[in-house]
Amino acid sequence: MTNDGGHRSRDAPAASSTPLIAPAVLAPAHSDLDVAPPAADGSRSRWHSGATAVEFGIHPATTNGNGHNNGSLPITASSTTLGASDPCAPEATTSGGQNGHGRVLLSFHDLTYSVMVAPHPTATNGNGNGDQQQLPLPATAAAVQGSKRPRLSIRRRNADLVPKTILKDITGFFAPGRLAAILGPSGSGKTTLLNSLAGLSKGGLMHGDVMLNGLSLDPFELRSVVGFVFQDDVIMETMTVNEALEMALALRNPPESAEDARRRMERIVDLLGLERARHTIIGSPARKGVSGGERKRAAIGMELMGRPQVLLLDECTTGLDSFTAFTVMSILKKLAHLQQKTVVATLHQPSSEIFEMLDDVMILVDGQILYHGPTQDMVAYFTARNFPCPNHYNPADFVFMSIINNTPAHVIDALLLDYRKSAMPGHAAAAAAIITALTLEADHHRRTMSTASTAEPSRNPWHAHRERKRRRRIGNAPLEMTKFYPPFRQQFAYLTKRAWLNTIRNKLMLQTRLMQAVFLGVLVGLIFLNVRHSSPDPRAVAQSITGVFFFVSTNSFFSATLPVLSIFAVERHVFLREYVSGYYGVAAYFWSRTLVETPFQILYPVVLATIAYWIINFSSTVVGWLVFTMFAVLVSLVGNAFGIAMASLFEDIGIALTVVTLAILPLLLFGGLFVNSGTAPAWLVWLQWVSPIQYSFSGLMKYYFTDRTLGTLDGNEYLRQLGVDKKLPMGIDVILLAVLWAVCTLAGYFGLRRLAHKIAGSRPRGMRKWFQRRHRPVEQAGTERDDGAGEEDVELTAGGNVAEWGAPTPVQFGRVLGVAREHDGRD
Ligand SMILES: Nc1ncnc2c1ncn2[C@@H]1O[C@H](COP(=O)(O)OP(=O)(O)OP(=O)(O)O)[C@@H](O)[C@H]1O
Repeated sequence: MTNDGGHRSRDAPAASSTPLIAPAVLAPAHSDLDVAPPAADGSRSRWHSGATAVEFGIHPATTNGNGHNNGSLPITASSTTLGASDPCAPEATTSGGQNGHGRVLLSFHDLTYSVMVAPHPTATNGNGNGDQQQLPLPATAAAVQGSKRPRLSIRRRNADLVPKTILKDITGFFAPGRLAAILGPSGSGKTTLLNSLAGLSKGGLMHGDVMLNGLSLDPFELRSVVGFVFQDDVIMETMTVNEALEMALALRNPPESAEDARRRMERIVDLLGLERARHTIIGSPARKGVSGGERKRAAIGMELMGRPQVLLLDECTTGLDSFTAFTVMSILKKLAHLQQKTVVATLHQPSSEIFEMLDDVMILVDGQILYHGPTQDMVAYFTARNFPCPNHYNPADFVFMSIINNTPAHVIDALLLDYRKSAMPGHAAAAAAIITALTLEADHHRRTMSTASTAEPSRNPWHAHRERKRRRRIGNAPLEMTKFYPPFRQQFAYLTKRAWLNTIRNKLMLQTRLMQAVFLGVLVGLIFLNVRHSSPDPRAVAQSITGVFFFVSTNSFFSATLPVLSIFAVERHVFLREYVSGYYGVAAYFWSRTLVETPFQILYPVVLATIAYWIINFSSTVVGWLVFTMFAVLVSLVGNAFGIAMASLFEDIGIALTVVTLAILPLLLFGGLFVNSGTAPAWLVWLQWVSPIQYSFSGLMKYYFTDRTLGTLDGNEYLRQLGVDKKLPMGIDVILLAVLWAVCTLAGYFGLRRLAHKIAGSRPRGMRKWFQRRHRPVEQAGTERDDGAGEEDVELTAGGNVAEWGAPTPVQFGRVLGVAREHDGRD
């Protein structure tokens, strides 16, 4: 097997039948993309003069089974850009800058993922399970999992459901500085695996470990470290590319100087080739915006703003033409090679150009690994198993067309088994060796950093504080939280600005709703024109005035409820995606949105009521106009809050719409006009107490008719006949409308919170402290190093104790080495 990092010809004879699973060279030696210069501070040369240089060219055959080099492995001076500065970092000393030391190995062991599904009608195994596996999970997974709690649980709501195992005991790793792809036919489990690695899988039961640099993390922790680009790039359509990136910059990073922020933006725009699209809106099917490729690059850019060292992308080339797909993959390759990121993408059949670009591939079939290793070794691997790929044939096509789709099932099963038996055990050993190297590298970096940092502390106090905390948090673990969670006020300020821009950019919607208010105001005004003198019969006049009050109350409520349902359905999608991605919390989003939306919810009824009032000419007093408008506004606010509450409480927006439609009837019937409270069935009369229309209607009626006569008509008597309760003064109606508004608003907030937690899992905030607590270095777990004085000196002590700061702890390595031993048959 070649280990030169070059591009071996596919025609080359199969090197051996040895399982080819380890990354031959973690960082390619002379890639044309690998052009990052040594760090300006000379850290690269310092690194090379250090005691340990790292070359990740590790093959299981050359390791002794426990991840340690046996002497024959060419662990030589690295040709990688270990000291290369992160192009995304404003400067080496800023928080989150990786500066080459933050490389992360993403490994997973015995990953099994099951969901509950309805049994297949043709199931024959007696349990209605067909080919689906039974829970409990395989012994290996359970053994490794030990006493650990399952990460997610299945709620068996329906006893008839059966478990379906989507991922079956998958073990492997993705290394830093490499571009890897997960390939496989549709339904093979690519997305499920990627989601599991990102901590995003939900609704199923996951067993096994996902580890970053040997630390086993749960889904919440994974989400804090891993950047994830979803297949469908859900970005707010009214934002420009620049604004989308700015949002990520503002919400994913600690505050930094305007100059640093600008420089970082420029680097990312430049890296992603987004200059031309920078000021174009994202758009939607109804509103033309950036192209699909630009949108995808914008989504990648947003993730990069958070400086994740692990970047996962789901089907990032789907829907793109071949050139654009190639461009996107080239960018990913740059990210992996230049910034030493761990980049993994799921792909449907890649073109030969894209396939050649990949450093590593994992091929999944039916939730199991068919091949996992360097791309350049794949052809040899299959050739050694009697599946030679013809010359000049795309190896990916060959695997899909000739092996997966054109081979009897038992042969595929044999290949899967062969891979599992022969190749998988070496993974753990190789992963352990890489982690050892990474840890030594991190150790060296810390030692060099401690001197450099003492010399040049950040001048920005906020920055300096964050930086101190970050370093302390790193402690002994060669892993850091890369995502930044800004404080509430920062989220709120940003989201308020964005919601405002979004609202005023939706000009068509604004104009339509304004025109609707004007139109209805004029219409109602003309229908009831000069109502006081419209008839000699006072009862007819009273009836018309009653009709106006009821219509305005009803219209203000429903014209606020129904549009917000459809608008919020779209917005909610963006919110949930951004929430899952960790940009902000529910409270910041909800209250900023409410703040921006409220003035508009006041404006529309004010316009309608004002026009109608003066044309109708009830009483032509300013106080009368104020009261009339106040009720229209209040009932409109309740309607809007009710719509949002419905859209938040129900995950399915169709169900929300149905519930609102069902609610219309009782709200209308008990609105005060149709059903007289004196005649309504006792068990239904309570409905009038929850009808905002009733409060608005009765408030207006009381204001107009109490202690008044209309010709021969006594107002008080008229109210009594209609069943309007005069005992409650108008002020109570106002207060109860305000209470309903508050209740609906809070229901909306908690409904959205519940929905967000359901989609993304709870504990989205306060992650940092929790993470820090959980991963406090083992040997210091008993001593509260985090607390009290001295926090500032921790990292800054020149020549810090290597054993304390850099040496790999048993826990960090235990799992991976343990895995290696288990496979090695040793204790
Ligand atoms: N929550 C779930 N409930 C039931 N089945 C599920 C669930 N999640 C995934 N599956 C099933 O698991 C299998 C793998 O799904 P997954 O989306 O991971 O496949 P994929 O390889 O990404 O497919 P594609 O390339 O078509 O997107 C599919 O058969 C899918 O229907």
